[in-house]
Amino acid sequence: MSEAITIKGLRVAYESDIEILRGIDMLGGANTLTAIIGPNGAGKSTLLKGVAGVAPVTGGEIHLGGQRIEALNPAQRVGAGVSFVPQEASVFGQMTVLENLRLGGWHRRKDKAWLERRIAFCGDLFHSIKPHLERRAGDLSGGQQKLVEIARGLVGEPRLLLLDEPTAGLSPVMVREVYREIARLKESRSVTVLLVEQNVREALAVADHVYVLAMGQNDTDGPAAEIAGRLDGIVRNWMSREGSGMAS
Ligand SMILES: Nc1ncnc2c1ncn2[C@@H]1O[C@H](COP(=O)(O)OP(=O)(O)OP(=O)(O)O)[C@@H](O)[C@H]1O
Repeated sequence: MSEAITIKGLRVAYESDIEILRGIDMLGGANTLTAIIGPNGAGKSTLLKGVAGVAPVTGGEIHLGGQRIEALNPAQRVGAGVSFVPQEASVFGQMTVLENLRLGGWHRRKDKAWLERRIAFCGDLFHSIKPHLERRAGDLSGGQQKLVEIARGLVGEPRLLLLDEPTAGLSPVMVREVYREIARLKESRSVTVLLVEQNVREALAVADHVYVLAMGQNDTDGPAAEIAGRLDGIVRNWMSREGSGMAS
């Protein structure tokens, strides 16, 4: 069962005297997809890392459902239902797609019926990897490999899935392929998703709600359609602040 995530006044500092996030507030409704956009260096990836427990949280609260998780270590956060799919490629290329997916359920590997059910669920969700379960993951396209990573992140039945720039470095064709499948994931309403993305238009097309960050703080937020309607002004604002590497 997935849960809402509530973030209150979150602060993150990689080094003690340089705060990258300076009091972020955010609400991601249960089973919704919330996109996080903003100019380069705004702190989007840092926010996901703070929630996953792999960047040092120096203040604020993170509630997943009824549970406070900001003081838990990364492994404990996985136990609390947090699944983080990092931007960097993390597929095991020498292993088959199926073996990669099984790793996602490692903590409950003895419960074979549950594991097979979860793998079947993920295979049904991600049409473009289902035909390739027995192939070496390293032989798949870049987009399909990213989908294997996302599916692996889902196998463990998380309550919260964190997707950090899933289309970074992919060709436009692969970006569209990945987003077709992320749209199906969203429509399944089976997990709460926080998505960080530089391909802003794809992110807005799939999101329920959108948060815009700038310089480690909340800039603006709203339903995806509303943010899409005023995107030009939002991006102009980024440009005037510090320039942007946004792709659209
Ligand atoms: N491990 C780290 N140690 C120190 N500073 C870091 C580290 N990771 C990121 N930063 C800094 O934190 C700031 C925010 O980076 P972050 O990657 O969160 O931004 P972002 O909004 O995701 O940007 P982009 O879209 O370019 O990935 C940047 O100034 C970056 O240099």
